Amino acid sequence: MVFQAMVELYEGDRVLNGIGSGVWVCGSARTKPGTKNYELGVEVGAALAAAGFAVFTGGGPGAMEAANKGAKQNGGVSVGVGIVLPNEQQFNLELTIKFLCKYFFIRKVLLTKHTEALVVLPGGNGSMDELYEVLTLVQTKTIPPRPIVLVGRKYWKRVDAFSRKTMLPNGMISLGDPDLVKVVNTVGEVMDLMPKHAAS
Ligand SMILES: C/C(=C\CNc1ncnc2c1ncn2[C@@H]1O[C@H](COP(=O)(O)O)[C@@H](O)[C@H]1O)CO
Repeated sequence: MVFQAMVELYEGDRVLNGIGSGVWVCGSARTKPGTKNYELGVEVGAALAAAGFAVFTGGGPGAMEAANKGAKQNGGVSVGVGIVLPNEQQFNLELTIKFLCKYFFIRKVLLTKHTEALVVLPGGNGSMDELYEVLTLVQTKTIPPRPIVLVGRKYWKRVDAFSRKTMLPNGMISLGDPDLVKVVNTVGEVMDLMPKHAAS
């Protein structure tokens, strides 16, 4: 397993190197086309592509497909770092670059290494895992600071409140930590928080 994981990391890194500035968009694999959240994902992907960012996702269905679709439709680079899952579609049809992983942890390393911001659309456990993976790395200064943006105030407000009203007063996180995550409502607000150098 150790050798296989090393090969996967090496191969993935080779495929993803040189893509340029990238943003990782995650969100529910269950988000259905035609829903408000799917349209939000398409708009986020399109706006990121218009600003010169490659849009990286887990390459699967739902919010991942939506963000990839927006990027591809807008002539952008649409990257899927997929995962082998039992009985699940491995790649959506909106990708211009793809790499398939066997190991979740390698996939998270690759997505983190090759992007410079994380945008989280409404999602479940997988999205929470990815949010807290990146947040913990930033909080512990293991990686440089990067924008971490939760899209959808109504959906995410309790996550934000848990950090501010439970973790902080109980001394589980430090004073500035809740502000490492921004909660927004619109695509414009997402873009305002992105790094400014993508197109240059
Ligand atoms: C459950 C369904 C599909 C599962 N297929 C997935 N394919 C690729 N990536 C996935 C999948 N499920 C979860 N992920 C990863 O977690 C995030 C979404 O998890 P959530 O629990 O749905 O929020 C996502 O960003 C992926 O990286 C239905 O067809």
